Amino acid sequence: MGNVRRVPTSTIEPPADAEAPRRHPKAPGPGERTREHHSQCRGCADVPGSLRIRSWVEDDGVSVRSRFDVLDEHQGGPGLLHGGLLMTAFDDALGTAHTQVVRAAVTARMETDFRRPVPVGTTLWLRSRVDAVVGRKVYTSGVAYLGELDGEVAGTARALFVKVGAEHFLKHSRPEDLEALGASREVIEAARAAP
Ligand SMILES: CCCCCCCCCCCC(=O)SCCNC(=O)CCNC(=O)[C@H](O)C(C)(C)COP(=O)(O)OP(=O)(O)OC[C@H]1O[C@@H](n2cnc3c(N)ncnc32)[C@H](O)[C@@H]1OP(=O)(O)O
Repeated sequence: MGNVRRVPTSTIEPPADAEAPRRHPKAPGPGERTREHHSQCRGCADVPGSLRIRSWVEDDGVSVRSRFDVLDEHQGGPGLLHGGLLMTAFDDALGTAHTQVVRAAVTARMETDFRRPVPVGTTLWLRSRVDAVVGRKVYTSGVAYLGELDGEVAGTARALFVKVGAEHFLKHSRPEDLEALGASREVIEAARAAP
């Protein structure tokens, strides 16, 4: 592997004694559409280049179901969904499930099993849930089905999200994007000056 440095990582398996997740009081209720991550999200916002994934809250108030219409522009192999875009769909759907439970978290690690090729023209349905929250760590898992919910399994994924506060975005996002969300130059500069 030449000079590639291995970064140590911890497991993304939730501890066996972790408590079941509870719905955040400000999250949408069962049957409701979930909110987009933000107005420019290329997973779920209605903007050019987005996968335009739409999600709804399940009856338990915690899990979500998501719809992804696979189009020509999503190809990898001829007429087939690109694997990286299936991962994007999982990242978005699992990242929507976590918003039912915690305010903001970012993907730290994700693993995906690709079980079946996904032809262009297919509607993929995903079921996603938070399995456990332990401190800042949010453990999630999901399944993608071909054509209908609980149909043939196209893939499965697990991801660890880590809770972050506003300072994560104030420090790392482009200032113009933060200003578009209403943050002042002073607030952005103060967050960047902080240790
Ligand atoms: C306004 C719009 C809002 C919108 C907000 C929602 C947006 C969601 C959008 C969809 C999802 C995305 O695209 S998110 C974008 C893609 N993801 C990112 O850009 C994240 C980049 N990575 C980071 O910023 C950082 O590495 C963090 C925040 C993930 C972690 O850094 P940190 O804050 O310093 O915390 P750290 O101490 O390292 O880790 C905390 C705990 O998690 C564990 N941990 C950390 N990383 C890993 C890992 N890869 N694998 C296993 N475990 C890990 C640590 O061992 C530790 O466990 P222990 O010692 O406590 O046991």
